[in-house]
Amino acid sequence: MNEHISLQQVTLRFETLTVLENIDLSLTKGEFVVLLGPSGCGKSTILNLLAGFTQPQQGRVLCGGEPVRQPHPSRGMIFQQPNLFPWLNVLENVTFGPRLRKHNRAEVDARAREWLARVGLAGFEDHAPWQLSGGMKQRVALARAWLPGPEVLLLDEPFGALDAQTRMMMQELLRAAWLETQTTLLFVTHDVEEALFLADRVLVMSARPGRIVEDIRLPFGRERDIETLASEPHYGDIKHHVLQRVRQEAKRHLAPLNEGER
Ligand SMILES: Nc1ncnc2c1ncn2[C@@H]1O[C@H](COP(=O)(O)OP(=O)(O)OP(=O)(O)O)[C@@H](O)[C@H]1O
Repeated sequence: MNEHISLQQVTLRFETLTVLENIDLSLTKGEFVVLLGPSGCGKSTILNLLAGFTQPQQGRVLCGGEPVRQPHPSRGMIFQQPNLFPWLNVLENVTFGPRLRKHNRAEVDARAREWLARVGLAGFEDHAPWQLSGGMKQRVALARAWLPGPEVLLLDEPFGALDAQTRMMMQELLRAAWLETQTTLLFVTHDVEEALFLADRVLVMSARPGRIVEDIRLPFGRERDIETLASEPHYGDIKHHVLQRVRQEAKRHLAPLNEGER
């Protein structure tokens, strides 16, 4: 198998709290995988491991067959908050990393303008972050993440704070960029419909300690229309199944709390 990134028998603890226990997970090159699971099951922790922000106590974290030991521009990350520098304009925010690494300024600026146009922000290069809406700021974050040409993008609920309309537009934009670049994407969300529109494959995690309890390859094909996807054969059944599975795990997670409340 053409494995690109993986966790192999990974266990991660924060002091006495075991977050992940002997977890296995792998993505092939160019695959778009969405990770769903109850709050606190370790989804962000998995992204942090693959980004190289955290190291496991046991097991291996691999990218391209090599151990992941530290962050690298070839593995980008996008968070729920766009985290733009307020004192820099849009273009400067997007080009900040490559400029820090002393890449050719004119070349980086030209590519940044291309990415800004692709995410619908042509003409906003000189704007300050405070002049942008939440969706526009997140578009800047997308352009910034894609500029260095990452092999892997790790996305932690990137559209979670956006309104429904903006969210749909961002989902379409992300899929278009992915189809064009064939980047390997691991995307965390709580939204099952978002997962079904975006992913090749949906992974459902158990409550903590997190492991993968469902691995579902979606049959919807690469060309998807967000407005008609729900009428695809099997959409309803798959949505029902995934929702049920996620709820089951969330209930397991909350059970001790309910008992404690009695
Ligand atoms: N640096 C840290 N130190 C101690 N505990 C941590 C740390 N980071 C995460 N945790 C704990 O690890 C567990 C998993 O956290 P994580 O953020 O990975 O969950 P998640 O599945 O992404 O949750 P959510 O869906 O709510 O964002 C949580 O119980 C959290 O409190």
